[in-house]
Amino acid sequence: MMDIRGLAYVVAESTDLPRWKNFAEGVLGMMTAPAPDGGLYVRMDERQFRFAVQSGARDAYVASGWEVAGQPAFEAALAVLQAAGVAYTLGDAALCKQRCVQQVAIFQDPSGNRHEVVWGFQSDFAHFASPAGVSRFVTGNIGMGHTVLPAAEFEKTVAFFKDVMGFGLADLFNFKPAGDAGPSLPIHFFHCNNGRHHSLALAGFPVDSGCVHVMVEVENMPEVGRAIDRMFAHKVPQTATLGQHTNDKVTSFYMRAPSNFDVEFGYGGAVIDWQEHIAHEFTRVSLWGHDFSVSAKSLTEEKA
Ligand SMILES: Cc1ccc(O)c(O)c1CC[C@@H]1C(=O)CC[C@]2(C)C(=O)CC[C@@H]12
Ligand SMILES: [Fe+2]
Repeated sequence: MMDIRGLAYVVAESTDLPRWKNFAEGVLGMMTAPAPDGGLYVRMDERQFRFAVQSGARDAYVASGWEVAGQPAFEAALAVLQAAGVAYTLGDAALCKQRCVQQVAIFQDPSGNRHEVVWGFQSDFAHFASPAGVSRFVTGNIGMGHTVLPAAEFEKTVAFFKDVMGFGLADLFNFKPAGDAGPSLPIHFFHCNNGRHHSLALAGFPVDSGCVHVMVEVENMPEVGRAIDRMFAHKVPQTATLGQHTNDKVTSFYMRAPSNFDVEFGYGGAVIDWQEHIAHEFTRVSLWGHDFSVSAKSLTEEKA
C-alpha cells in the first residue's frame, strides 16, 4: 500500500481565469500568481500553489494531487500501482515544473477520477500574505484540506482507495435525498497518513464537474464569518448555510467555485489519533445548521 501523507493540491479547469482570480483573492482570501502554462496558481501557504487552475473549455475539476514523503515512497507507490495492474504515466519535465515537484505519476481510479502522486514540492517560502487579511490556512502536515469525489463505480473505487492508495475508513453516511423511504447514496470518509479526519470522501452518485467539494480550513471562527461576508459581497452563490458536522466537528459553510464544484470553508477540524478511532456510520450530517436547500435558490439567482 502507498503511504500518502496528505492532499497536496487540486487542479481545476476554467473558461474564465479572471473570475477565478477574483474568487480566489476576494472571497477565499488566497494569493494568486500566473502559472507557467498561462493558468492561475492559487496560494494558501508557503507552497507555490494549492489550487492550479488551467484555462480550458470546461468549468470543472481536473485532478487531485497526493503527496508522499520522498523518492523512496514515490518508487514504492509506483510498485504498488504496477502490482495492482493500474496503468500510470510519469509526468515529463514540463508537468513537474507546472506542479512544482520533483516527480509526478498520473493515473485514474476505477470511477475515472484523475489522481497524481507527487514528491518533493518546490517552494520560494515567501510569506503568505492574504489579500483579504485571512490570518492563515490550516495546512502543513495534514494537507490542504479534503476533496469529495463522485464514484459511479462505488465498491471498486472504495476498494482501490483502501487496498492500493492505503487510505482508511473514518466513518460513513448513507445519504437519502428523497427521505427515509427513498434510495440511499453512500458517502464514505477516508483518511490517509495524517491526523486530518478525512482527506477524501467518495460519493456514490455522479457529479458533472467531477467534484462535490473541496474543503479548506482557517484557524478561527471570525475568519469563517469574514469569508461569509465576502461571499455575499461578491454575490457568490451559497450552497449551504453555516453548520457543524457530526463526524469531523468542522464548523463550515459551502459556496460555488467558478469551476462548478463547491468550496467548503471551515474551522475546527478534529485531529484524530487513528490508533484510538473506531469507524462508524453517522445518521445526521450536522450537529446544527448546514441547510443545503439554499443552493437551489442561490444557483438559479446567479444564472438570472
Ligand atoms: C456529511 C459531511 C461530513 C463532513 C464533511 O466535510 C462534509 O462535507 C459532509 C457533507 C457531505 C455532502 C456534501 O458535501 C454534498 C451535499 C450532501 C450530499 C448533502 O446534501 C448531505 C451530505 C452532503
Ligand atoms: Fe466536506
